[in-house]
Amino acid sequence: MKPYSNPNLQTTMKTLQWIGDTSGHLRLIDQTRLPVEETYLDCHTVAQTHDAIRRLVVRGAPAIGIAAAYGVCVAVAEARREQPDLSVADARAAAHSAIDYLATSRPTAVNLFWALDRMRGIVDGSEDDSLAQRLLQEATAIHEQDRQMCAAMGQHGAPLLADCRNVLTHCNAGGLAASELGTALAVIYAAHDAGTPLHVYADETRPLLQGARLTAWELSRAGIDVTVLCDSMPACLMREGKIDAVIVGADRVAANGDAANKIGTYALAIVARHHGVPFYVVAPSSTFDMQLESGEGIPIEQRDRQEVSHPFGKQTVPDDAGVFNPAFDVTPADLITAIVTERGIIRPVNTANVLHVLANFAERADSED
Ligand SMILES: CSC[C@@H](O)[C@@H](O)C(=O)COP(=O)(O)O
Repeated sequence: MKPYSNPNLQTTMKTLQWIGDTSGHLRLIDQTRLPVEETYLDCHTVAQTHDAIRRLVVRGAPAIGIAAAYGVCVAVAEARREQPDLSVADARAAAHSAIDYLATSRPTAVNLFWALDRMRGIVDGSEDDSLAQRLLQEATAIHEQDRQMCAAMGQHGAPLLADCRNVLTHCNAGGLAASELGTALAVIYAAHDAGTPLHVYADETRPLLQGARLTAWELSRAGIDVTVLCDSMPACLMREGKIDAVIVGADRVAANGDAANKIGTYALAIVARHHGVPFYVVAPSSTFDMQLESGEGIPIEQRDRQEVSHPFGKQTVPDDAGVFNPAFDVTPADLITAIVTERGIIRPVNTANVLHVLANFAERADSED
């Protein structure tokens, strides 16, 4: 993959790191503290890892999957610390129970379950004392494959933005949400690197402000012009003809292309359609749930009322008022102009084309072997 000319893009985003050998731990940039503080949280136990995912210390579909994979390694290291002569059977039991536990951390991003299934395959296939080593190898491979998928999505998607100057994104689908470059932001980085002078509008993304806090932080440090706007403002910008494309990530894409992403994405897609603005979703194959025919079956996480009633510790809603706080919504495939994957571009978005693009790559990979 062609290296980016901007060194910040590849070298400084330390979203997730494994520290040490099989007895080591997971280090996460603490996304709840950005952009004010750049601090790191070390997870030495599976409970800490579960809590980090649930509290959004680490968030974004691919990053959740990678964190969960490392979380299984954390669990085996933790069990060994507690019982130095841990048997193979006990190590396998600790890994299995960690997999089941981590699967309860967040329900929507399918990457979590995809990564945990891969880890389960390693546990089930390991009968000897190489288990910890093999689990760490698998988690590292998931991490590395995500890096490659992000880079490939960037390259596939960049031509879509070649004639754009102002693009709008929602939530954070960048290196903080994945291994390195991210999904939607990988396309922006690649287009920028190819010489497209992009200006990015970042929705603030209520209630937790992933756009204002994270996307604006990430793009600024990469040297890309970014303007933050409230979630209620894109319609007026589009009406004025100031947005050339909307580009977002996804947490789960059904077989027909319906895509769950951060709450507010669906409304954005409707406004984009109304104004004739192309609406792109960028998602790796690990975000596709081919078991689901349509987005109707996607489980939508409902989060705590406090996130809306007391944002960042300040009460803004009376105690007696109810609060509605779904973390995601589903954008129907017919509102999506194209889905960019690491395997190519799905356009128009329908079941046949999803299957074709995802399968095509497998055929190419097979014939290259
Ligand atoms: C590259 S990730 C795309 C999505 O995961 C992202 O847009 C999103 O909705 C993340 O939600 P979050 O609740 O912050 O985990």
